[in-house]
Amino acid sequence: MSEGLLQAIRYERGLLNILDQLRLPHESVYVPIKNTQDGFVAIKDMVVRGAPAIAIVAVLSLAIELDEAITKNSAVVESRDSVEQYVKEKLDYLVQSRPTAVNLSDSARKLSALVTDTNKSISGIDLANQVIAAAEKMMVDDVDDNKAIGAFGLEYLSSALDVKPSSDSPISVLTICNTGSLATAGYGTALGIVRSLFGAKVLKKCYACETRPYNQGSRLTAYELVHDNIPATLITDNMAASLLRSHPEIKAIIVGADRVARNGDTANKIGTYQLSVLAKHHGVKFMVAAPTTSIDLMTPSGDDIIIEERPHLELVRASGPVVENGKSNKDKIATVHLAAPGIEVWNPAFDVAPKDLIDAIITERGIALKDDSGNFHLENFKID
Ligand SMILES: CSC[C@H]1O[C@H](OP(=O)(O)O)[C@H](O)[C@@H]1O
Repeated sequence: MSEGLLQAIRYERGLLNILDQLRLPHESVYVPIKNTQDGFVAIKDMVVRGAPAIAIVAVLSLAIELDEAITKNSAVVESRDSVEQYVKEKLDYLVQSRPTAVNLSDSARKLSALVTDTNKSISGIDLANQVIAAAEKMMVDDVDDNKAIGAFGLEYLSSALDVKPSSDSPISVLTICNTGSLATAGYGTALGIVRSLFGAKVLKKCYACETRPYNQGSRLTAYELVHDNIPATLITDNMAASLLRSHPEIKAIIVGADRVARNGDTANKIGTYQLSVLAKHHGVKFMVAAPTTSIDLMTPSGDDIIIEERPHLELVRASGPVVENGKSNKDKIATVHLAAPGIEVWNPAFDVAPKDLIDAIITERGIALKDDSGNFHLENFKID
């Protein structure tokens, strides 16, 4: 592969298209998002997923509506107050699409503060333009933040493991879910660190967990790794312990985050908690890669994080192209039932890795480490 940059979100003023991640890796199809309702459904149905990408699609879907209101000079932009009311209603609606990732409510909080705080004498159109500009900036900032996370992750591992760029003994890492270009505006968080390790020639191989039941690892992370020609191997989630035991060159497990509580407990894709336990047992570094938009100082610990439960059909069914004569036929998609009919199912989308099992939280503002008492001080990183 390797042609061009992967882009989950394509935006220019008045136009928003997102890559349909339900169809990856078999088809690369962009679908239009014309309003906040389209944005809400795309997020809920996981056409777009990944904590930062969800937030960006949500605010850009609002930007699309505001742009249309300006173009048509509709009642929405009649006055500053009408825009304030409209924006707040739409944000309240959008944040209900998925509960666990805090990036979405963080973006909503910032846009809500913008419309509340803006000068009372501003026109409706000017305020709508300010909201659009703020939403657009969130998308641009996300890519810069991810590159900074990549650089800090490289710095942390280089010093913690004493590996030098272009090292003779490069390291391997393990990751879960998809935290790359597809989960963000570009480059990625945990997968951004993998990209930076690869770029600095300190990466031997990235192992990727399949990440049942939605298979973000086998469908999306594998797609990105192949796209970028990064040496990689896919495993099923239940192979992780065996892999760490048999592959001592794996020195770190790097994961993303949907919400980092004030104390450092981190909600991430289901399966992350067991990896943090394994990391401790095998003496490998366990790193969380998260923009500061994923830090939630209002949530004291992981016990206070609401974990999204997804429909049981996502676990018992799988869809994909039919294989004919050994080849996938993407024009023929079939859904198969995997489990015994009638079985009860538990399908939490996330779990919480406790702070005690986390070595470092890598943000765009630097590397958060624990003090001698085992406490992260994330308030030093979250400044807005
Ligand atoms: C770049 S962090 C993305 C974060 O979002 C994922 O969840 P989902 O695919 O359900 O949206 C996962 O927990 C990742 O670490």
